[in-house]
Amino acid sequence: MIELLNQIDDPQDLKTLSREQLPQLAEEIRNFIKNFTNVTGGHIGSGMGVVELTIALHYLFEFKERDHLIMDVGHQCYPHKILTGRRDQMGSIRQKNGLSGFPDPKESPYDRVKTGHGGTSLNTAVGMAVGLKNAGINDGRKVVAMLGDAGLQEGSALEALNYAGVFDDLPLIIVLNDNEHGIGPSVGAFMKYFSKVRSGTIYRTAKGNFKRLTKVMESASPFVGKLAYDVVDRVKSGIHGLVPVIAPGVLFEALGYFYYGPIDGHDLPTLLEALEDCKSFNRPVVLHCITTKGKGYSYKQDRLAYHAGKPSKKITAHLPNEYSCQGGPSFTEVFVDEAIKMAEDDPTVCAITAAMLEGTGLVKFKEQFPDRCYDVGMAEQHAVGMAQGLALVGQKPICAVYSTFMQRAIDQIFQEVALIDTPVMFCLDRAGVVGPDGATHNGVFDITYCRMFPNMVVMAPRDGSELRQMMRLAMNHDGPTAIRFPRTRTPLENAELPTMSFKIGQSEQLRDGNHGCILAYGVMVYLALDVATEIYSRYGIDLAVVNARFAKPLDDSVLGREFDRQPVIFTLEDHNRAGGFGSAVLEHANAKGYETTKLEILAIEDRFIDHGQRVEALAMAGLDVPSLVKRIEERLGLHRAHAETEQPHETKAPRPAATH
Ligand SMILES: Cc1ncc(C[n+]2csc(CCOP(=O)(O)OP(=O)(O)O)c2C)c(N)n1
Ligand SMILES: CC(=O)[C@@H](O)[C@H](O)COP(=O)(O)O
Ligand SMILES: [Mg+2]
Repeated sequence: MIELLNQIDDPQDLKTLSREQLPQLAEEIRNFIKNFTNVTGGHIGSGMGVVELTIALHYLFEFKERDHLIMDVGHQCYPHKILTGRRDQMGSIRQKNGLSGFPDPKESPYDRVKTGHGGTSLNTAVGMAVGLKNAGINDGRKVVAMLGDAGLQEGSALEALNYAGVFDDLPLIIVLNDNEHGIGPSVGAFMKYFSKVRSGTIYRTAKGNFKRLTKVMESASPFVGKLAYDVVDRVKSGIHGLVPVIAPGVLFEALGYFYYGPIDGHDLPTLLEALEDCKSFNRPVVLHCITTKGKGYSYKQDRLAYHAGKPSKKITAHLPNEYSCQGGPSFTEVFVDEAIKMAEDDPTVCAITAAMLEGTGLVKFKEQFPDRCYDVGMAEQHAVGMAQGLALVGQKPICAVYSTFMQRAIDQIFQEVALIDTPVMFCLDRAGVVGPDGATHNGVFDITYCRMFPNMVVMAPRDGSELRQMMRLAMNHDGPTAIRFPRTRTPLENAELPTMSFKIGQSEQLRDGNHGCILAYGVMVYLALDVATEIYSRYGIDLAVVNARFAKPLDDSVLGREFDRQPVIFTLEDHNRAGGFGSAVLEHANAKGYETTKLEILAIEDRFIDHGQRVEALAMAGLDVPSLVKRIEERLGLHRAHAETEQPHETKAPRPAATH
């Protein structure tokens, strides 16, 4: 039943409901989310936990034209989207041409920014609040940042907290949504601190006189106000017969914020009252809400409801494979199994990740080696810096971070790792387009940010067996290495394409031909083989296919030979063109004096690729067989009309590796 929800096409409609009706609306929104996510999958847990919070915010603020709402990560946006005119499109979320799973200003004026990475909301919100203040806009409008307990661990969030705490007047409300979870259970000292806060104090509930008291505090000097606040805080706790083991706001108050909480983030009357109070403050305030991630699902019933679920077959069943021989285990599974084997063989091998134990597969590693697996929380910069430290004392760190999230730690890759040649192995999962998460999560810049630093070895396996070998090569290499692999399944074992052993910088020729050569990187090799097969069947001409394996160092012996003998060299990668693999080949060819006009780079052009399933996102980027065949036909001057007059040529299987 969505009796109330059906009446809400805009937050203005929400404001016509009475406060007493809001709990029912919350219930309806939860049921609504459950229903559509049963089909679409997506980030269920975070949104289910902030239903009341989102209702209360839209009930009291005017986020379209007056106030501003910035959500951290943005994956908790489902209730927000439902209330801001997108209810009937929610069934299309994360699908091609459908709604994004994150806020997106292209969709609605209620979405001020496009996000997907964590720890960014406070920086933007502080900037907006300072901007409003400096523009002399002092009409009570507020900037609200909604931030999770894990998001607060990002260095950027702490930088913003540091900056804004000194302002006496700033129209900033930080809503800290503390649900004890990032993707898995939260980690670190904040987690400990918050759990002390939770267990040592009572939650505030709506109280008639509280508003009056906080107003009195506001009008007093900040110092007196703070003292009064602390006293009130303790008295209030005392009233309920509980002595706090820790003054709940001490961390934030010491930094100059008014701290309000902790409150029960599912109790609408309390939330409304608290937010009304926060609205009346004229200085930065932290509202600490305790919520349950995935509220409405039972943890035991559905582990995924705590964070995210997969789409049903209804959405994925009709999709083709990315390449014809796909079907083995995922690259992630191969990665973690090999990491475990390495750790079994060598007690100095350890693994680091940044709040992505589940996604990187390292949760399995942690079960076996709890003391050698470090989840540092959502803190990529720290993960890389810590990897350096571990390496400097003789440990062998495998630093497993998604390609896109590693972007937050590029300077650590530069200084802490590359600059002094620190032997850290980076395993960059979700490299390439990822699919449903879309542009914020596509890992299409890592070849650039890895290869631009001296000392780095940069590689990509074509299959599980190569991934295992690359990890071994990296482990034995006395310097930094980066291995990228995609969010997809490995190819099935193929007796005709056995994986050979190789050295750093050694490529592999998979198919011979003299009408051109496709130099492919990583799993794109199989797309190249499919394309070469298609070209052969249409025109009876052979393209060579080389599995480059390395973007740095490049295999000059093969490059020199192919530039010499081929009319055209195509490079193929699941990465942005600027600075990518093709770009590396172009720079190399130029330096060596090869004929660079022979080169055509097949990569993602200078644009962001939206959401859809991965195979659809690849097609959007022009990285599918039909688009690539067309590009090659154009470049080679092949004409379909000509081919149609001829019999199709018998399909030719790729030749076993001829050269290394
Ligand atoms: C920079 C960055 N690192 C990692 C992630 C992956 N990630 C998405 S949500 C999430 C946990 C967020 O936890 P929290 O901020 O507490 O919000 P909640 O999901 O609990 O509402 C993580 C680690 C990310 N989106 N961005
Ligand atoms: C919101 C977020 O950043 C993560 O939850 C991400 O969506 C995980 O992606 P995978 O599904 O590829 O692990
Ligand atoms: Mg959380």
